[in-house]
Amino acid sequence: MATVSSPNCPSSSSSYSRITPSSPSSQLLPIRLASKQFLPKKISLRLPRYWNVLLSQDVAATSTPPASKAPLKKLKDGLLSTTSSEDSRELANFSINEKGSTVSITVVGASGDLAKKKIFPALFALYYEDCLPKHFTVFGYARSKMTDVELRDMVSRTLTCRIDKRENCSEKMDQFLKRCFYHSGQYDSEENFKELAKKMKEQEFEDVPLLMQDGRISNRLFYLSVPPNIFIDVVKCASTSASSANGWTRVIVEKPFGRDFESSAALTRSLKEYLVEDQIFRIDHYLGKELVENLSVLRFSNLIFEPLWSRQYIRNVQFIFSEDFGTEGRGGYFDNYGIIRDIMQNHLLQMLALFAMETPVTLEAEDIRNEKVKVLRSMKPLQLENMVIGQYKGHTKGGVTYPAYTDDKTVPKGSLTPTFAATALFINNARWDGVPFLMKAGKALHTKRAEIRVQFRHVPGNLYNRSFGTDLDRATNELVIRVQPDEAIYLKINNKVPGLGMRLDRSNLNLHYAARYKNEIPDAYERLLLDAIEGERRLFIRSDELDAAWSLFTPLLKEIEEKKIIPEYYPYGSRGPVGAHYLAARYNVRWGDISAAEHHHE
Ligand SMILES: NC(=O)C1=CN([C@@H]2O[C@H](COP(=O)(O)OP(=O)(O)OC[C@H]3O[C@@H](n4cnc5c(N)ncnc54)[C@H](OP(=O)(O)O)[C@@H]3O)[C@@H](O)[C@H]2O)C=CC1
Ligand SMILES: O=C1O[C@H](COP(=O)(O)O)[C@@H](O)[C@H](O)[C@H]1O
Repeated sequence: MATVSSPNCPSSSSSYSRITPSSPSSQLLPIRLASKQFLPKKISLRLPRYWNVLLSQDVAATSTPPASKAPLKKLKDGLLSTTSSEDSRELANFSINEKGSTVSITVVGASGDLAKKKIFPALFALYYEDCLPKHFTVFGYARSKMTDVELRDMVSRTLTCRIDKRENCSEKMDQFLKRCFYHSGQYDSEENFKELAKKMKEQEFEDVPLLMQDGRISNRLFYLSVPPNIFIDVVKCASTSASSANGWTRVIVEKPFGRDFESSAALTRSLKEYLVEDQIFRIDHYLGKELVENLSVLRFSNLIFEPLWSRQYIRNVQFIFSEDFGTEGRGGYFDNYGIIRDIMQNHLLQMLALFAMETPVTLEAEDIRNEKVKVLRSMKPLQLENMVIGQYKGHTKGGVTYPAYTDDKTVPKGSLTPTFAATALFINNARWDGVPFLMKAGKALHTKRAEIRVQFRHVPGNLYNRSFGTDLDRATNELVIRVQPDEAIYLKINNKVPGLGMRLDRSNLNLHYAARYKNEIPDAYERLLLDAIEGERRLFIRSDELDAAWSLFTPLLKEIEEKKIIPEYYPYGSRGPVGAHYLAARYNVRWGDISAAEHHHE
């Protein structure tokens, strides 16, 4: 399938180059190859539009294009002949082009938290914005017993019309829910997946004249919203029993992608028994966030930033993630991973790679991912002395008692799993040599935020030094990219306080999204789901990127675990362990989010 273009769907194709540009006189037609597996069953050739039926490989190899544009009839052996006039009339009304393909989206683990919280609402938002293909169906799949009506009821409770133009929201919801179906089954049962495939087929061909059924291309997307130990079972069953016969089959995989280099590589190997790399969409939802998307635009389309983007002008860069709630309810999952694997090795490192990469040759997925891999592979090995870990402890404030991490019944007593970590990373290349990239991530802190802070060097020979006293940091320019909440990009500059005297002040040049743009910002999952449907891989993690990310963190994670490093305990709702300040101070850095100046502006 090409792009999902709709006049109301601004995020498709227009925002960046897509992978399958089509000329007016040609389109991609799939040619079927014999295979019973997920592995590509078809190759795509660029053929004239009037060959717009699914051709068997033999036909493609030997036939010349039909002399007339008379509709074609596909015989049982896959060869073509012209049709009767009655058939012609029927077929003339049904042109096989973009409208003639379908997409079935199966949410595996539909009864779970992520499906309810993020995936179904994102699919609805895409539907509301006319971003889904005309013929789409959503299937929920899980072991829980549910009818279609019960699934719709469950989904409807999470749907909101978050979009600015909210007209017809309830009608749209009803229409969307009618396209949602449920199938209950085991994750390792090929039989159950065959039943699912049968239901899919019924929907895929629901409105197609019998004669044209072989001409309709049915694409299938599976979203693995299940715990990782089930991934391979699902992929195996979906591959053998529910993959598309004539279109694409893609699988979105949720993190965690293993818990170290070895387990991640083993997962990739197992996935590749059933899928080729291009079918695997490893999601890191931070890459779908609006301001992370904007990072490259900021850098590469503004003359004022890119020339400053190096060790020459940048003193340090900070990637900060904090949540003001603990792991309540997810302790069982979290304890096996900890904050370094949960946030740093993926979300923060991905932002770092995008921030620090060289200019890609184009905006094509492979060009961008090549540059990200290069940065990741240029990083110096992480050092234990550059890592601070913490864990939250219980705390009572204003009569309210907040639990310790280990109060969670699903967390083993005495667990040393970090809920906070701060580290300093270095990139061993000409652009970034010696610049500390600091990361800090924590749960149960005083605030919820995710941001990138770029602290520039002091102005050499600054004429106004006297006005800042000895604390030159107070005069440092700082660029803040606030990913969430309340998205903003602001630059701290020094200026004169108006009046007859000469007093200096620090102010923000502020692009505050809520003030600048009326439209609500789409959820990251919307962008990523749309990209997966369109086959756009730019925001998904390639296997070599994943390998590089794990190579960086695995030795340190092992060292922390083998040495049983005791985390620094910090009270629930606090600013985290003081060790993080000592770490920053070692590199002559102050965390931007807790400096006095920041409070002044908050
Ligand atoms: N929730 C979140 O915010 C985030 C989740 N993720 C990842 O997304 C995926 C799904 O997350 P989430 O929805 O929270 O997961 P859940 O724990 O809610 O599991 C999803 C579904 O999988 C089935 N399931 C759960 N445990 C098992 C088990 N041990 N054996 C077999 N089936 C099981 C259940 O369905 P049933 O019993 O009906 O079969 C459940 O409803 C995970 O990989 C998670 O790491 C990633 C980022 C954030
Ligand atoms: O991947 C994860 O992300 C969430 C935070 O995501 P956000 O979009 O709400 O910022 C985090 O809570 C969770 O622990 C982690 O697994």
